[in-house]
Amino acid sequence: MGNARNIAFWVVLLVLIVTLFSVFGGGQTTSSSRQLSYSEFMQRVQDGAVTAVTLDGEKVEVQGKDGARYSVVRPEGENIADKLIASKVEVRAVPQEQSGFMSLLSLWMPFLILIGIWIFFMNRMQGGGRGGAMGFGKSKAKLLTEKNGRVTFDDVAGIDEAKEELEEIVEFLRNPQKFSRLGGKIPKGALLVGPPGTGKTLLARAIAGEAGVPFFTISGSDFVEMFVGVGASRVRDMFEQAKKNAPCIVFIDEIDAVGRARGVGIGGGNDEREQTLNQLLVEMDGFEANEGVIIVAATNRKDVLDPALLRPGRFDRQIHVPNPDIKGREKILAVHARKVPLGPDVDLRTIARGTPGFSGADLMNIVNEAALLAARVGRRFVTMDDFENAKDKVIMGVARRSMVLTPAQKEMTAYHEAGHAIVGMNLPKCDPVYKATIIPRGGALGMVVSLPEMDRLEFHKDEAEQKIAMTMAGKAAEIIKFGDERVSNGPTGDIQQASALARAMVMRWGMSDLVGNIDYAEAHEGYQGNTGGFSVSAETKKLIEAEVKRLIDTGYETARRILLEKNDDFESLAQGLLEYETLTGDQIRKVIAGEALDSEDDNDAGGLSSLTAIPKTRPRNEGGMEPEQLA
Ligand SMILES: Nc1ncnc2c1ncn2[C@@H]1O[C@H](COP(=O)(O)OP(=O)(O)OP(=O)(O)O)[C@@H](O)[C@H]1O
Ligand SMILES: [Zn+2]
Repeated sequence: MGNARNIAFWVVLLVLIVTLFSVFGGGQTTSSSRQLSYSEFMQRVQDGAVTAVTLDGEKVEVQGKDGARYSVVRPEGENIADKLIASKVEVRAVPQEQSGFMSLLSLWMPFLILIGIWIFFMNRMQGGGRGGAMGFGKSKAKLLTEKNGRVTFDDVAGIDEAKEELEEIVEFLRNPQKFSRLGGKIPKGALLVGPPGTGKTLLARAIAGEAGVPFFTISGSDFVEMFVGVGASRVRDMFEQAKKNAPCIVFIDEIDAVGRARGVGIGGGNDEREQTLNQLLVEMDGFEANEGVIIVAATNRKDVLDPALLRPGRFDRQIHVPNPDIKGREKILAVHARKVPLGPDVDLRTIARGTPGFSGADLMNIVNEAALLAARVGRRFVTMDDFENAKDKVIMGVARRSMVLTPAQKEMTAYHEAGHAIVGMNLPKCDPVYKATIIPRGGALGMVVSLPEMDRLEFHKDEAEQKIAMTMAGKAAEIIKFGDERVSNGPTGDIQQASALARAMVMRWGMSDLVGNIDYAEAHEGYQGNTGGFSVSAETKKLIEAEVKRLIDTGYETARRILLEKNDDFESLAQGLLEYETLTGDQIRKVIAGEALDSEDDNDAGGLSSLTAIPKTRPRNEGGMEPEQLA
């Protein structure tokens, strides 16, 4: 029996009990006081021992002179009101319909409210807020959301290997019989692994679209509930529904929410989640591959998944969906630019070259933003400038022009950002500075963005060290210019970034000789929810801490040395930022060299001001292979 049916059963039972109570018990509810016979009562009325009487339908509530209260059952048809009035007894009559209604209502109100709350929660639980809200009482909820609108492999660009691997699943769904006759090993599940926004959902939809089968989606987090048993029953329901709709694709997004390794993690095991995961494993084993249901799941943390999920017969196909390379980016831009009229100066290859590390979702955002920018000025086509501005908006977030900084804050920010930029430009392994700005964006008062020249597939020790130096340069700059006492909390984010990088170097990448080539990150409590089952000795912890600190201190010293050596450049750039607010890499070089910025440069710098909407699609990954922004 489904869990929902269970709850419905209890609700019905409750309703029954309350009804019985009101029918049979209702008469007694007010008669806890004494009851008199009618003749006794009339005797008292005549004796003048009664002060007031309340007539409530058949019931007669009496208040005696001595303060006593009792009730009387009125004989049918007897008009006692007249008699009472004749005896000068005060009579209060309770209007009948209302009394019935009101008492019924008051009796029911708490239950109605309870049931209401119940239904509300059931809905939230079943629907998971994803539009699949279930009707209360229907045990077979609409758990899976069907996505309509055909997507095909043509809509997915730049991840050709992944598409090729999925071709087989499409083949199978198109013609299951033929496939098994030929003895093909039919996949049950495929796991798409890759960073956010790389088109995993899109790819899964395209499989369905290519094969012409329904596409259902659910998120891993929909299974994770605070109530024990709910998640497991949802898994059962999901498979039941999927089988009914076979052949079909079921897409489980963020499967790591439910599929984390069992028995480990923050605070030990989580019974409910483990129960849900067990159910998922059981169901995956339980259905036959030829039933025509393919489960496609997506994650960006394969490392935290329970190994049992990856065993043969479950998600045994794993398909890597990486961020696109330059060719892939160009193709993705082309896919999204299909619906956008492009100006003659637009060269998608150039945009692709300038967007290393961007995901498919970022690129889609750039095209959309560019189209919006063009529309805003009433142009019929999108120009290269629109793309440039859209890119800035996607990288840097929205300019918060309305935020007013005091001149002192502005100055502090200018020197801080100048520090990042100068140090970055003087360290050979740092990515080229793309832009520096002191216009507040997102949560930051200013920002320096650097972009790698080419796609970066790996990350070296010297690069990491120099990046730490560039990151710490903001603080070094504040101290050099304004003194240790005046340093602000501006470097908070910088310190976080530098620490994360230094920790990764020491604990994961084996870049500290003293700590050695050992992965301690896995043992680090809470790291990706996996404790790895071993603990780190106190000495090693000390050593790790010391090494992390050494890396950051060294970086800071490097930054400080460079800023003191290049103090003139540092000053000129800070002043330049105060004057122009936003400078591109080229403009920064000009400002430092004391050259004037021409009018085109001015426009370019000002172009950022036209940005307003909010893009936030850039979760960064640890490798630091993305455009770097330093606040
Ligand atoms: N390879 C691609 N080709 C074309 N468009 C893409 C591609 N990758 C991403 N996009 C665009 O970005 C949007 C978001 O991508 P999608 O939701 O599929 O990413 P995802 O990998 O599932 O992300 P997440 O892990 O955050 O759920 C898509 O709707 C699509 O428009
Ligand atoms: Zn900073």
